[in-house]
Amino acid sequence: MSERSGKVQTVLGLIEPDQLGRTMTHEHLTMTFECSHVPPAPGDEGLAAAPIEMKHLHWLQQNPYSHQENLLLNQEIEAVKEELLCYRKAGGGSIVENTTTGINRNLPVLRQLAKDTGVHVIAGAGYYVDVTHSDETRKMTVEKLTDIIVSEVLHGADGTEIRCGVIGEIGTSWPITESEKKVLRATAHAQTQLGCPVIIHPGRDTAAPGEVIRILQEAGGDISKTVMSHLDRTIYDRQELLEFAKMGSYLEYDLFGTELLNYPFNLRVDMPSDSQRVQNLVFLVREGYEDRILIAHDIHTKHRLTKYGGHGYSHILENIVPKMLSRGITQNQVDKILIENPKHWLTFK
Ligand SMILES: CCC(=O)NCCS(=O)(=O)O
Repeated sequence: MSERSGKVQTVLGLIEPDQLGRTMTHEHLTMTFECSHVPPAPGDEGLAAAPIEMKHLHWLQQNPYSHQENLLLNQEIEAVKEELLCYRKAGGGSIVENTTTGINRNLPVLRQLAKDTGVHVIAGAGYYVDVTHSDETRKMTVEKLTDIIVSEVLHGADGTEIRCGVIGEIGTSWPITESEKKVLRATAHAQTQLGCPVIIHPGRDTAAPGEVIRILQEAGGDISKTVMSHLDRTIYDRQELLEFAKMGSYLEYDLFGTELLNYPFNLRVDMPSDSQRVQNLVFLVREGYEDRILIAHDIHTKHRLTKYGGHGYSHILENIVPKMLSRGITQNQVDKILIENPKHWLTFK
């Protein structure tokens, strides 16, 4: 049995699972998202280059990936610190910080934020999507990738002694690339060695989550300890959702606060509203999946911070929980989704 067994690993060290409290399982506190820049529509170049101002807020909310500066969340450490203090006041306890190699993980900043705010921060090991893989990463064998991921959990990442407490978000595209498949296999092998939680960013296709789970399963991964993120924009048909749910992973709705008419990464997608997300939670609870649901905001751009007129990290606690209760989800079920499920997922075997 390792020293991590039965514990949760934060950027400040091991804690007891009961110390976590209410937990957002998919957020970012510092990262860059230039890899996903979307060129502005013809005529919008001026807006895309303008400083972020109130009068442009609606445009920014509808075109968040077409504004280069908006993609630099790493410039907002002070604002994020203020938000985390508000999150604590709103009853939040912990945040899983999903930034992995490729989108500028910064572990010293995460540790400082945890120290300054008292919020438990759990950092992510591994690699984001293929477009961010370096040539060196692409050439690595599954064994080498496994060793790196294991080392990020056991010894620390990015040349620091700060240890990751989950593997992910592991990035996958659609179709899944060869380099991503190697990272998925390495993730499963590392999980087998460590008994740790895993979290996946699926490609933007209904078939993507199931395909990822099959690859992890074949490589020996523990699907019951794996989270499938971004279901909001990936599986919309209820029957397909139930088929996927049967595969046994955690089911994460993590884009709360995002209300976007045209989803630029897949224009066929109708991004749900928060009300529709809550309807999906009600559906899954009624179908018996209350032990598998996780929720979060996945803040990854500036405009979603309250400093820029966004909803911030406390939106779920302040606005979504009352809505869940008003739609028939019980307080006990809310506590499962925000406290018990994250706790079980994050505890090392
Ligand atoms: C790094 C943050 C991230 O990948 N968020 C998911 C965005 S989306 O794929 O759901 O648009």
